[in-house]
Amino acid sequence: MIEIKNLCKRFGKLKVLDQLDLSIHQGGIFAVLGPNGSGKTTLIKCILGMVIPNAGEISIKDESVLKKWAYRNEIDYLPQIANFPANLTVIELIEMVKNLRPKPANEKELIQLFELESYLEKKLGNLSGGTKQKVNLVLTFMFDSDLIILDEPTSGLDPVSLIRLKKLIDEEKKKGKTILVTTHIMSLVEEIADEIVFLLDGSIYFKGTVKELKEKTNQSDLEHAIANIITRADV
Ligand SMILES: Nc1ncnc2c1ncn2[C@@H]1O[C@H](COP(=O)(O)OP(=O)(O)OP(=O)(O)O)[C@@H](O)[C@H]1O
Repeated sequence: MIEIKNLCKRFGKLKVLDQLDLSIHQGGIFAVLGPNGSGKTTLIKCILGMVIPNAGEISIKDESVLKKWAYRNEIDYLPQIANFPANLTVIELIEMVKNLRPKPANEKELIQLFELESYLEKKLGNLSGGTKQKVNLVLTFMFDSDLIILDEPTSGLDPVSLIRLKKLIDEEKKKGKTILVTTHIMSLVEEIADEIVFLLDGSIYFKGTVKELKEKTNQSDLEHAIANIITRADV
């Protein structure tokens, strides 16, 4: 589904991605993990064409995506920080995004799922953080794409919404979709991820299942397994 070879990205003198290779097969949930600042968002933005790499190759479904744009219509992306125009209402934003993307949308089901009906006429600038995130989720999941990329999808969500989100992600997986998700919530990873992709020092330090990671680090708890990798790499 996604093939990345020798990907390099620097911001000035800071080397964020360093000859990174990664292969993601079609179907399943891949948790992209790594310490703060390890380059998870940068990697995602390279895949989306929002950050231009200094070197390397990225292909999706066997087609190179660098310097292309049309492929982005086939990816549903949830940004980590959604900068919504404060003066638009929720429904105005949903309609605007629908008009920008030439695909059918099922926003009504999602508005119901996240109980947003009473917020539709409210201005985005007046919403709470968690409600904004629910709007962000509606905008992401309302289109039907094979590849879904979620950057910190649980930010600000209450437990009820979190359970609904996990069910939603699982339903998308059952349709055979590929889902990339970055998170610092290890319980979410344990619950939903088929594979972990762990970024450290600019490249993929580990790729495999939660069980394999626990075995490799000799830890029974995922948080400790991750901490074990980071501290060992520091030595
Ligand atoms: N546009 C930019 N200009 C300069 N530096 C940047 C830019 N974008 C990211 N960086 C730097 O690149 C590094 C990686 O950032 P990135 O956001 O990819 O990390 P992350 O793994 O997603 O972090 P977090 O877990 O905190 O969200 C950081 O040191 C960040 O400050």
